[in-house]
Amino acid sequence: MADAESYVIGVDFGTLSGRAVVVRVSDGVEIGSAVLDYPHAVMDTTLAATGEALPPEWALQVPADYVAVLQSAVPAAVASAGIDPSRVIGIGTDFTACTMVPVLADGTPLNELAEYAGRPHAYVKLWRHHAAQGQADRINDLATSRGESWLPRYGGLISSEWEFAKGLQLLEEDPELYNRMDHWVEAADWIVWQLTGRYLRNACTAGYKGILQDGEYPSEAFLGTLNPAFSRFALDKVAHEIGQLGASAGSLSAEAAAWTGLPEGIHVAVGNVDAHVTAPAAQAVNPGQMVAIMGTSTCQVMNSDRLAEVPGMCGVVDGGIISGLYGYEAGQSGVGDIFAWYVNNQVPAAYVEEARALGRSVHEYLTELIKDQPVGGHGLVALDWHSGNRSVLVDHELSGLVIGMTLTTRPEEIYRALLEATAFGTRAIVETFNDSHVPVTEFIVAGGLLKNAFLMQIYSDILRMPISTIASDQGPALGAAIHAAVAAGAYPDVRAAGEKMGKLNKNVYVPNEASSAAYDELFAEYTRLHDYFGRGENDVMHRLKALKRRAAVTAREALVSV
Ligand SMILES: Nc1ncnc2c1ncn2[C@@H]1O[C@H](COP(=O)(O)OP(=O)(O)O)[C@@H](O)[C@H]1O
Ligand SMILES: O=C(CO)[C@H](O)[C@H](O)COP(=O)(O)O
Repeated sequence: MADAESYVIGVDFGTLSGRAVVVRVSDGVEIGSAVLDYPHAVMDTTLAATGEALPPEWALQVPADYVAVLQSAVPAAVASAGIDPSRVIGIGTDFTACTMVPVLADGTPLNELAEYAGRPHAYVKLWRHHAAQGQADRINDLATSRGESWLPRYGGLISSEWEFAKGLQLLEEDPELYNRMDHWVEAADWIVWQLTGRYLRNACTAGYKGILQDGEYPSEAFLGTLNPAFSRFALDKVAHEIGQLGASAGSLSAEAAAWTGLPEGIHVAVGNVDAHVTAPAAQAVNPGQMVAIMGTSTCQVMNSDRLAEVPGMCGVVDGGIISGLYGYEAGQSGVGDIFAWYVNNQVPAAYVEEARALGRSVHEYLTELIKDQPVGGHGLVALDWHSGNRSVLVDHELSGLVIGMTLTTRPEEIYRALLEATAFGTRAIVETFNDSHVPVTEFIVAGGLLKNAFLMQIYSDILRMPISTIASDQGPALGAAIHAAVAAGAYPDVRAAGEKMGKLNKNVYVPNEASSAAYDELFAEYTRLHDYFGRGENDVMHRLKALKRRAAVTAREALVSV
């Protein structure tokens, strides 16, 4: 049967895998999908090429793994959709961020040069590479003392996860590689470069992660004061032509057409970030609609017609989510990652066996065991900082904490305390926006954690807000597909495409007043601990991380001397 429909492909490059989805342009129906787990996953303990131990807080990836997604997941998604590839009119991508690739002028990643394959700094620094906190602290101290005009646009603090802190770490720890690198490229743009053969820098990461505000990067004088060899970092390594969100970055090259099985010459959308593409996919692009993309981490994005300083936010960028509005971003560096750490490291074998026998995941089993306990019944409160704190403290030297454990505390109780802690972290962010006159009027959830209904109810109770949910399991990939449809000219802009192709279920979870009242008491305890450990009263977490780094150096030196 002849198929008159047009399709677009959205590819979501997540932390551990890349997912491709085939989407119908007329109404956003998802026709087929496929996933590839990155062969090298995340290298956060050892470098795969050498087996060398990596220092604490490192997180690297291999760029060839991203190309493997194009070669494998895209054709598999098209095959599963059963469509004729010639009906595909565009492809869009989204990526984790700030995830940085050091490359030569032609886009070759430094780790692909044989002489650098054993050098950790030649690899992709994943968003959750947190080893540049020292550099971030220096950027923040200097920017504060000089009164840099861009600092308030980042809530007063630049994160160690962003482009400048990571770039300065590269310079100071491996200057040879820094000098060899021609471009310091967001993976979001590198993948589009692989698809089109052309490097274009997307307006989203350039603004949020690359300190591009009102057309300017931090000055040579500022950067040179941080380190004289860093003065031309923005000009030489970062600055590049900017592409707007939803625009076409170019056409699919012959090489990429052969990888993907898609027609050569179709439109490729300008790169974008996993969180930001999801707002139109959830039909949530109006002022006050906060979208939380909850997966391994959580990223909160929201539009506003007001420009305001929100302490500890990740950033505000004019048109950073959708053109015509100020896009705000905040985030929590560890959410699903914390639950995964707990499940993988702290749960007794008997629980794992019981979950297996019941045909449940350990997450589901723990949730089932604890979901009927009254609020506060575990006597615990936790801090959700196992991967540091991105908002509102912007400090990756902070670490996790559970308080209230006794000899009768059960594993499922700690699991629940961790679920709750991430919701308290979200409430701290929402309250900061409200206090900064950028009110959060609606809360919408997308991402893999939607699958846990109990977790969603906890969020509704703790936030005291109804929770609406995206009606797609693949929110970011759908968002990337929406951008592809706009780039291909099927819709005039991202808002119009989102209205037709996005999907939202309104007010799926509503707060329970009795639970909310009990959670208010726990939130007061969370806030006390948050400020005590996070705002300088007790710097024990910083001291412990410093000790850990010293011990790692001692261990490496002992190894070398053997
Ligand atoms: N039932 C569950 N309850 C809570 N968390 C879960 C559950 N199942 C999986 N997770 C967590 O979900 C996370 C994966 O989310 P996902 O959105 O798929 O990933 P990503 O953020 O990389 O896109 C993992 O960190 C895992 O710990
Ligand atoms: O910082 C972000 C976007 O700016 C995201 O949190 C980061 O990209 C990781 O996303 P995920 O946890 O969904 O893999």
